[in-house]
Amino acid sequence: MRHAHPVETVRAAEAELMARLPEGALMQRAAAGLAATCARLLGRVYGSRVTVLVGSGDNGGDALYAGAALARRGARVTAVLLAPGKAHAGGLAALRAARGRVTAEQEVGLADFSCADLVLDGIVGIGGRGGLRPGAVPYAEARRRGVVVAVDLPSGVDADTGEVPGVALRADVTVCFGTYKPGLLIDPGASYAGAVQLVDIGLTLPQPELTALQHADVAALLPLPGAESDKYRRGVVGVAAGSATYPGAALLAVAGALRGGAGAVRYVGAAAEEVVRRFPETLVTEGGPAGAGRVQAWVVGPGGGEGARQALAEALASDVPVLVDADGLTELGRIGPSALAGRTAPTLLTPHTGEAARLLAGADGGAPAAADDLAARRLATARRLAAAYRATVLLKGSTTVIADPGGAVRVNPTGTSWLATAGSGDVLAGLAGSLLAAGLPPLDAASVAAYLHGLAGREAAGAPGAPVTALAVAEALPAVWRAVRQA
Ligand SMILES: NC(=O)C1=CN([C@@H]2O[C@H](COP(=O)(O)OP(=O)(O)OC[C@H]3O[C@@H](n4cnc5c(N)ncnc54)[C@H](O)[C@@H]3O)[C@@H](O)[C@H]2O)[C@@H](O)CC1
Ligand SMILES: [K+]
Repeated sequence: MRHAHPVETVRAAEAELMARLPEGALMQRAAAGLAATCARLLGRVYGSRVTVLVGSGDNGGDALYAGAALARRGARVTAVLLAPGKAHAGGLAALRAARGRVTAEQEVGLADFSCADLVLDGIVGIGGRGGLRPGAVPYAEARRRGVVVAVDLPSGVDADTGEVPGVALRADVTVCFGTYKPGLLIDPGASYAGAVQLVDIGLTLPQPELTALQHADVAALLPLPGAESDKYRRGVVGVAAGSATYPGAALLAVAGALRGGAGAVRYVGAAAEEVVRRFPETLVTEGGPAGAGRVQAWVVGPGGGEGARQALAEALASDVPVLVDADGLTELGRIGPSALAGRTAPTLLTPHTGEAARLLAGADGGAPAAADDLAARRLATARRLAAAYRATVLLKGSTTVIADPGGAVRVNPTGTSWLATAGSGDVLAGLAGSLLAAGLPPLDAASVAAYLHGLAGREAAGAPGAPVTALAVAEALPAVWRAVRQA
């Protein structure tokens, strides 16, 4: 599992460790790890051209010491000081002692930047506020031929949120110290980080609030049938989806649910005939959730059309976990958090940013926020919704973020932009509902579903990638289950 900690926690852990170590030892550890990665990326260090962009803080110090280490191995290193007079004194002395070049002239710096084999971005790290300052912006816009390595964090990305409030410097690789920062895992920041490598500098950190699953974590959470299992013990997931207007949503939600690990899928709604024709293994009932047989979780809302309001009310009145998606979310936004007040079992909401805007308006009153603004602040948005509705929230998007009302957050590392296709959310809803019915708590059900769905999207798109259909994503799910279990 990848762990991320906010800046405040990192600073406290650094202070605690620094108090026990000789002065500067921590920075030396960070710089040594950074230099080792740069050497690997360069392949041949001797004779290579390295440009170090240096800001006014310790982030620049790390970069300067790493530059000095590369210079000692024969690299031709130039440090470009963006805040001359404020660059880390020890790092600067080390670089000069290693015969590195130093300049504060932008013209020279930009020329060097463009022809370097490797650029170290030490402009700003966890102490950064706002986007790049004007003197640094030309580097973000300049042509480059070499690899850009961000020190701890791409400069201009907010460490705690992944927000990019102005211009940021795009990296190919980010070498981060001690722990991941949330901004390295959440878009838009994550998209500036490239491949992220963690250097252990010996920090003692508390349990993280923010995590990202990896194959082994997902494999450990997948519900597997035992020798004693029957379909009821494995869980029955109820799907109240689709309508006369949108029968396809019913098929796609059922397709996802059938591949999610529950023992059976019970469909209720107007598309029963189509569902049985396509998936004869489905149990179907006319009417709504209230009149259906016992299930261990409900999925309500995909393509629900006119029937969504009634189906939502009936599902929410049950004592089993309920996943609310699509039209169900629109109805929920109309009522607001009071609709969930009497629930005794967990609720999982799976909005995209447009639906999130409506849900927030339902909670706070007032006009919905612009979906683009919410996408740029996805961590804050998911957390706000989870707190307002006292429900687990899976906020879909370029990085899917899952927030529990208790504060825990998971960030989904899989996915592909090919998944932005009609019906893909219906498959995800069915899949996550199936995992809920199989007994996973909502944070696990949502994050495992997002993970598998993302992998299935990649599998269906293939390499180098081609458009996918939502049904193809559902059909790829068994293959990605196997891949995750084999890893
Ligand atoms: N504290 C420690 O023991 C360690 C710190 N490390 C490094 O130190 C970094 C944190 O160092 P600092 O606290 O000095 O902070 P930074 O170096 O991240 O930046 C702070 C400085 O940048 C300026 N600044 C803020 N926003 C800016 C912006 N948008 N554009 C340009 N300048 C801006 C501030 O005025 C301040 O002078 C970490 O990211 C990491 O790279 C590592 O060496 C590991 C050990
Ligand atoms: K940086």
